[in-house]
Amino acid sequence: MSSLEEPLGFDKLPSMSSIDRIQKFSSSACRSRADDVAMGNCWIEGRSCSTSNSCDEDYEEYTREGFPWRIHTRDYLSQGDSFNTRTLSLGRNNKVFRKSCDSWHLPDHQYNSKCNDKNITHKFLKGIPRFVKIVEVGPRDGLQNEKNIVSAAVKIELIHRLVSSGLPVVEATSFVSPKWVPQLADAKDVMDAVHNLEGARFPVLTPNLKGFEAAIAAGAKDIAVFASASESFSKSNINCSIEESLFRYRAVTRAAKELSIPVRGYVSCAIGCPVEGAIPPSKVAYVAKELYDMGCFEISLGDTIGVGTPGTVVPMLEAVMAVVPFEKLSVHFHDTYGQSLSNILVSLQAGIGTVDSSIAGLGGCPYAKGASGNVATEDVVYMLNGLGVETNVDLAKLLMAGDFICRHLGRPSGSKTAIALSRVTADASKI
Ligand SMILES: CC(C)(COP(=O)([O-])OP(=O)([O-])OC[C@H]1O[C@@H](n2cnc3c(N)ncnc32)[C@H](O)[C@@H]1OP(=O)([O-])[O-])[C@@H](O)C(=O)NCCC(=O)NCCSC(=O)C[C@@](C)(O)CC(=O)[O-]
Repeated sequence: MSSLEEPLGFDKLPSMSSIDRIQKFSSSACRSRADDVAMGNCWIEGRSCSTSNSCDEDYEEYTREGFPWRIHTRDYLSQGDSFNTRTLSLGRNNKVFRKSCDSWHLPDHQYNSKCNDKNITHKFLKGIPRFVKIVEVGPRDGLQNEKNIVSAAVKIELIHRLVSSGLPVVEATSFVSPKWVPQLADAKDVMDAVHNLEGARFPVLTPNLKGFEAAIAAGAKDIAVFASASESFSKSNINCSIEESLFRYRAVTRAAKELSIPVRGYVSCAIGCPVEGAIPPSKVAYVAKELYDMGCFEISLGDTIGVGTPGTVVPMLEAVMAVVPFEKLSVHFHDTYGQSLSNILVSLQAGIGTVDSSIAGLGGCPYAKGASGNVATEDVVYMLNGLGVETNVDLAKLLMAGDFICRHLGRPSGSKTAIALSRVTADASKI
């Protein structure tokens, strides 16, 4: 077996050459400096486009500064380097990459007059933040629906791997009733083991004060409350009405404030409900504002059953953004109809800078019939890398984390990126 046949087997660390290939291929080298990442709010303003330079010059300058491999790629392409001709799929995709990276290097928010509206890139990419904070929900949302109990040791190992890939936020577990979600009955053990890990934050779901107190006792330093824009879903998920849930969450956020614990708020069924069907954007906006007003620092808008398309996501965002500042919003898409990445793209275009995702596309809600997995973190990182958006996440390490949990669950990854890159590596090994 050649060294290239192993890397995406990921039991071991891949050889350097393989990591290098994945990085070249995926532009995971487009990572921000660690000090660019402020945990609570990772919004990074766009670099202004110098009026004295052409866009091309800006591209060159920016590339030289931060993304040397792209110049490398350009050299490869122009010189017809053997790396490209031998590894056909890599070469082909590098061209695609180069194109998107070239385009992206026109500074985003503040293009100069030379990068004018005639420029299609400008037109479509101008609102996209330069840095996106990814909130990894795999250990919680990803696993909560698994029928076979995953041991705490596996969950803890997964969290370690996710953190080491550079993810700034890893939702670790839920302090909910074990009768309702048996898979997360080990919340205390998981939290005990991870709460002091450095490099990431570990929010946990708390449906009431009982859950809040248990979370704090286990060492949680961040929590999340989860309301719904659908009455029916609220009832089936947390056994109370929307108003009752908001009443409970006011008590939780008050208690959290006293301990200076940041609270994230979720709005589930932000597009559709398995029982009620389409949910009006005004209802989503109402619940989002209530959560924001009670002190949630960030509101995650969840398409719980994954029915949204850009056509429904944009009006929903518009309604919410009228009442909650857009920089306080996150989007949380399930991929039931394969719409997640396009939904994320329009959300980014609307200026949203935080995206929830789940390793290997794991996920689904036990109380939302038909809900499939979340958008895969690997696919989100791949797309953001292609856009030149920084995430601070190392795609190669992320792939290893995905492979670890998929092997444990005994099923293939739900990430198309993970599948494609494992093929690329396998193909390369035959050359
Ligand atoms: C909210 C409750 C507890 C109400 O459940 P309930 O049955 O109405 O609660 P209760 O107050 O009557 O208590 C019943 C029992 O639960 C216990 N209990 C009560 N609270 C807790 C707690 N915090 N932790 C542990 N135990 C708890 C309580 O002590 C009692 O125990 P018993 O006396 O029978 O032995 C229940 O409905 C529940 O736990 N629901 C959670 C369901 C859940 O986690 N769903 C998945 C979340 S995913 C989601 O919401 C969507 C999201 C966020 O991912 C975004 C998206 O995808 O869109």
